[in-house]
Amino acid sequence: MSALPFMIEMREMSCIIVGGGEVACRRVKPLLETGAKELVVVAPTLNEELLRLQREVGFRWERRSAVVSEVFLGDMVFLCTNQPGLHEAIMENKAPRQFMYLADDAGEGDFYIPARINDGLLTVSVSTAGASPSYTKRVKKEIEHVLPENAGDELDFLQKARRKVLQTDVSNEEKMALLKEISTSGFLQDEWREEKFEERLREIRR
Ligand SMILES: C[C@@]1(CC(=O)O)C2=NC(=C\c3[nH]c(c(CCC(=O)O)c3CC(=O)O)Cc3[nH]c(c(CC(=O)O)c3CCC(=O)O)/C=C3\N/C(=C\2)[C@@H](CCC(=O)O)[C@]3(C)CC(=O)O)/[C@H]1CCC(=O)O
Ligand SMILES: NC(=O)c1ccc[n+]([C@@H]2O[C@H](COP(=O)([O-])OP(=O)(O)OC[C@H]3O[C@@H](n4cnc5c(N)ncnc54)[C@H](O)[C@@H]3O)[C@@H](O)[C@H]2O)c1
Repeated sequence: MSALPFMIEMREMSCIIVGGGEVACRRVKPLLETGAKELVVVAPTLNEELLRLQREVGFRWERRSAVVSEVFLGDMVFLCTNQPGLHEAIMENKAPRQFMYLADDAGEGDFYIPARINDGLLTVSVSTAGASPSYTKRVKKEIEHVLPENAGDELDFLQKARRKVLQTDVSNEEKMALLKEISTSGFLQDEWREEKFEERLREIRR
């Protein structure tokens, strides 16, 4: 295994998707959700779902076929057509520091896509390095069952609380102890957690 998992901030990323079928559509959806800076789809046709997304959410569609001599300049290029020879040729024209994704042979591209579970600020991703996407899907379902039920809500609370704790003028040990305490399920499930937290904050400030 030579791939490192990391989270990438999409705000400043310009993305080009080549192809308009099912795999292209699976790549476009999260890019729209994360608000990539620019999203261009180059394809002679779009499947029904992509047509709907283009109408309802919006992205630029260059309605044409990509050709082998083509050089794309986006930060991320997703090659998702059913033409492996075209992908190979476009890969040869890769710009410096550009990330290229290859749908038909993900291991040969610069990155591949894990399965994802999202609940607000919580993200879990699962990958088997392409060994078995079906197995990935199964493991994802199993993980979904063991995650905290209200992770999204709990993390909204913890994010705000953590900022307050870090701004408080007390020792690092006291800050760490409080951060640990408020992240426990017992603390988070207490209906008076906001009040309890403010009280604990006052205590350590004394
Ligand atoms: C996780 C998920 C995310 C997503 O796509 O959003 C995902 N595939 C999903 C489902 C799925 N894909 C396929 C099946 C059919 C059964 C089977 O093959 O098992 C099913 C199952 C189904 O649909 O039920 C077919 C398939 N997939 C790839 C190839 C090409 C190849 O192997 O080279 C082929 C054969 C193409 C052909 O027929 O020619 C390749 C990749 N698929 C990946 C991700 C990347 C590695 C993930 C990992 O590391 O495990 C990787 C390597 C590349 C990438 O795309 O980055 C999503 C889970 C859905 C969910 O989240 O619920
Ligand atoms: N990574 C994965 O998860 C995964 C899963 C299934 C399949 N695949 C592979 O991905 C590829 C695409 O699969 P699909 O199901 O989306 O296929 P598809 O047949 O649904 O779509 C192919 C798309 O490519 C477009 N296209 C063809 N020639 C083009 C060109 N010159 N320029 C621009 N667009 C062009 C077509 O218009 C169409 O929209 C296949 O090669 C398949 O092996 C990958």
